[in-house]
Amino acid sequence: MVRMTTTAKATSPVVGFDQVTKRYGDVRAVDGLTLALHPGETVALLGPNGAGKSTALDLLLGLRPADSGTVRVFGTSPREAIVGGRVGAMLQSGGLMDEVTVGELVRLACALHPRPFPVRDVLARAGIAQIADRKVNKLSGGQSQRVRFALATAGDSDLIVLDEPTTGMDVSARQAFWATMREQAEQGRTVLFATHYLEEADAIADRVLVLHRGRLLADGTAAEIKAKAGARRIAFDVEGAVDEDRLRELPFLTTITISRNGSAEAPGRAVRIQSTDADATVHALYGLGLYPRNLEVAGLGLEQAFVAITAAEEAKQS
Ligand SMILES: Nc1ncnc2c1ncn2[C@@H]1O[C@H](COP(=O)(O)OP(=O)(O)OP(=O)(O)O)[C@@H](O)[C@H]1O
Repeated sequence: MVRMTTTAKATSPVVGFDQVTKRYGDVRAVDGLTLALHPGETVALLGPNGAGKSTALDLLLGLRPADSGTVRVFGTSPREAIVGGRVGAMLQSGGLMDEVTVGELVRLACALHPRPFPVRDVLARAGIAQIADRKVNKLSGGQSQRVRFALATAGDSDLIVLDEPTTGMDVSARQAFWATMREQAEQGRTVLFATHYLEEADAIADRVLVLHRGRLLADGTAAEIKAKAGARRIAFDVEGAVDEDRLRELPFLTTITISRNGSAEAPGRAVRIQSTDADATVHALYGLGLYPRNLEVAGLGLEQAFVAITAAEEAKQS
């Protein structure tokens, strides 16, 4: 595993997983997971489909028991932490009590929370004040997500857990959602969210956890994850005829795409490369006698880094 966050925090963890395993039959959905979340952190949980993200969140929320290992939330059991109102959660699925209105549901969530916020504020923050009288079963997908968000922020919880929170939200809902989450984090709350939108993780999270087959594959800031993926992007254009095979033989390539550009009279190629040693690749490129134009060398984006890290792990295991 790539472990990159080294700063020791004196405070006790908000969430502590110690060697936690959860199996479904032969599938180890969570496999010996150990991690700690600290107060005020905004943490993104990434992983390919089936990596164990939802299962890990279910264990954290006490919705399923672990087969082995311990899960502690604020130093107590998940159940105690939830009953004490310390955790607000927004899960992927889960019915919303069809026959009630949005307003009634939010009022109920506020009534059940030991430290509720005013119902009006909760509705406004989630952008659902205008649909407070609508029945929950008449909502669009994005509106249902907003209601789930309202339920997760009905009271003054210290930890907010979100499973793919912005799925189905339109662009403005998504922006409003993350602006609110930033406020929550600035007020000292810990926010943990699972997502497939890597640009959200990059923009929002100050720590990224990459899960793969129930194990923690990487743990660090988005910048650290990108750097640890160990590859860089090289992009350039070439004019005229190109020996594509020689380009493909450049050293340290992990991927290469060559596409046509230019015009019929002056054809050319746009070349995009991922390399584990960009300096050596570029050096060899000049050795081919080509004249690369618009040459750019850059680090990987979080999405490319994520793909590189998980693909490398798949290759190791197969
Ligand atoms: N109730 C269940 N019964 C049997 N297997 C399950 C159950 N829930 C999850 N699994 C399996 O456990 C593994 C982890 O699933 P999980 O839903 O935690 O992954 P995930 O990372 O949240 O995936 P996704 O990104 O697709 O939502 C998968 O192989 C899944 O098929």
